[in-house]
Amino acid sequence: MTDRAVRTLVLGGVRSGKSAHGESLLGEHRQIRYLATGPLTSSDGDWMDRVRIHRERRDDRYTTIETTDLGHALRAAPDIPALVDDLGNWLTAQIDAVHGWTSGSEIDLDGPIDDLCDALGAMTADVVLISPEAGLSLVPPTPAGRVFQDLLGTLNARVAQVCERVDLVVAGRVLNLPAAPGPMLTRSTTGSATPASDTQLPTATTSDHDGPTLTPSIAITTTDISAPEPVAAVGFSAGPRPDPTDAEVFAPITPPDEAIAQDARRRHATLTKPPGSLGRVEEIGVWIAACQGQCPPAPLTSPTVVVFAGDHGVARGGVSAFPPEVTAQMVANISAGGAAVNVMAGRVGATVKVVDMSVDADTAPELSRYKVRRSSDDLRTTDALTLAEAREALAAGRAIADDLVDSGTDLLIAGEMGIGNTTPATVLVGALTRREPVEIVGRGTGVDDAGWMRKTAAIRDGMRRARKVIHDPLALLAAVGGADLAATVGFLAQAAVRRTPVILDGVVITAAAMVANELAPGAMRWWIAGHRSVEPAHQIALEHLDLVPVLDLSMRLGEGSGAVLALPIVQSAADLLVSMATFGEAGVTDKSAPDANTTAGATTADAETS
Ligand SMILES: Cc1cc2ncn([C@H]3O[C@H](COP(=O)(O)O)[C@@H](O)[C@H]3O)c2cc1C
Ligand SMILES: O=C(O)c1cccnc1
Repeated sequence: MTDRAVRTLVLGGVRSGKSAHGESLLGEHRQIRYLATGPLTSSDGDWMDRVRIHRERRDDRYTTIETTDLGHALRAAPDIPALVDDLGNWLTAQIDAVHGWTSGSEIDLDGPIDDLCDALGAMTADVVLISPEAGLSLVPPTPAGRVFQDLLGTLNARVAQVCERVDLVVAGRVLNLPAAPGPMLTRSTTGSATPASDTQLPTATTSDHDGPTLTPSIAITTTDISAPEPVAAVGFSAGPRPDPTDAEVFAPITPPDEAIAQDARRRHATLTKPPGSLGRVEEIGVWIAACQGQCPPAPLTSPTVVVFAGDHGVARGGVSAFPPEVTAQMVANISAGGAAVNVMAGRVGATVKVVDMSVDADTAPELSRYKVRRSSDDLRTTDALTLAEAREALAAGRAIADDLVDSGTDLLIAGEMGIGNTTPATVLVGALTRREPVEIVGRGTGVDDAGWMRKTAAIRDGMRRARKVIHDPLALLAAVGGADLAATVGFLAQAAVRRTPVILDGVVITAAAMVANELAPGAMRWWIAGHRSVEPAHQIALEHLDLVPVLDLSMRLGEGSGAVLALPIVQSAADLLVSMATFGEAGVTDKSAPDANTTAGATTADAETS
């Protein structure tokens, strides 16, 4: 059981991979109740084949309970994780029970649905509910088909209301669905739908210990005044491991399209504002257009944050204010949607993925698909990785970037989680910029003075070991990096190969960016710095890469938080080129005939794309 029970609704079509995904979400639990809502024996051979396939996939941690009274079954053991497979069968049984197949819209299943939602709300262990998404097909030609499709839509929406997480699975790909803005149907303890007042509470509130609890007597909200739901992180569906051969070899990187950048500057000069008045936001829009190779650019609608997680042997040397076990705990927290990055991503509609590259614990299969090892070694005295492991991690980062770009992600963000990781990051920055350890060491999570001295000594030892391999980025990552850092390097360089813009985060990601630019010279033209962290090594890395951060908010968190906060500015920068009216269109008198090459906008825009 996790500290905070997570209720997850997994929707998907027939054979979409929804059951396998649901099972993977419960991967870390030792005991799981499998609540089967369909018959486990039948004379229908095809049905029995389906039951067999599902059963064979599940291991002996599962106890199977056949039931159509889900409320009762859940209440019987609220503290044991449960997998409900599936709500479609449960609904069929409810309709059967009231002989409702021919009753059109009159059928009333509020009672059983309320009962199910109440039981879900009372769960103290994780629960995953699988349900068919049947509403995307045609309206069925038969009355029974229509009854089922209509009620299933209502049921899924009601259950989604009490779930912290809702995933849609299509063709084995998992899409984490953000909470719906605007009017929402919410749970009513009385079963009656009443309009909500303006002072409506959010449908789920969190308490410190018990996780989300249901707010009683809410029916329909007309205005959503709550904060957006955090975005829970998803992992990666099963698949072959990428081939690590030559993972460190990149084709020459070509820069964003300068001719398009010129078009964008010219377009900026025609928009209804004094030339250059949007300052650097204009430069950023020009850069996005140049990255996309089109002006105006397409709006950035599907950004994805990938949080690379890993432990570091050096953390056992007292270089962090927190103990190493926090890495795995925070990975679970990010998966459940409870970390800063999840909240920020929820605000801006970014997808969050978390990948265990080298966490010193077992994590769910969907998180550990690319895992290279448990914890990288202690860089003070030994290589963090073998060369083979460094290649494996690089290949994983590259495969992740490829996978996301192929699935339509239009902007990538790298984040990280790993206690002690500011130490290898600082070693990399120090080695590549030839600084003294005391110039670049920072407090990370907030080490005290004694910890600061240990960290400085560790950075010195790491830099000494790094010196031998300073001209070999792969060997450098193996000597003093780690699998999480190497994967980030592959991810950032591959984003440039795939001509996809990236927002960098803090010191750890920017250290990886420095190595990525060594492996793939020119890759830095595809990156923008989201923020400046207070870590001294971050400032030095930014200068080295000639990057000017978008934000400067004295942050020192990581996870991708600084990059996600900068995302709406980058999105706005693209939107302005798409949607602002020109002087001509709006009938606004221009100051003079626009000449893009002499506007302030053009002058500043040059910096971003050069
Ligand atoms: C609760 C918690 C949440 C975090 N989120 C990001 N970090 C950040 O702090 C760690 C690096 O700092 P150091 O090198 O000093 O250990 C990384 O996990 C980084 O992501 C966190 C750290 C903690 C403790
Ligand atoms: O700069 C960062 O991103 C950072 C700083 C402290 C701890 N973790 C990350």
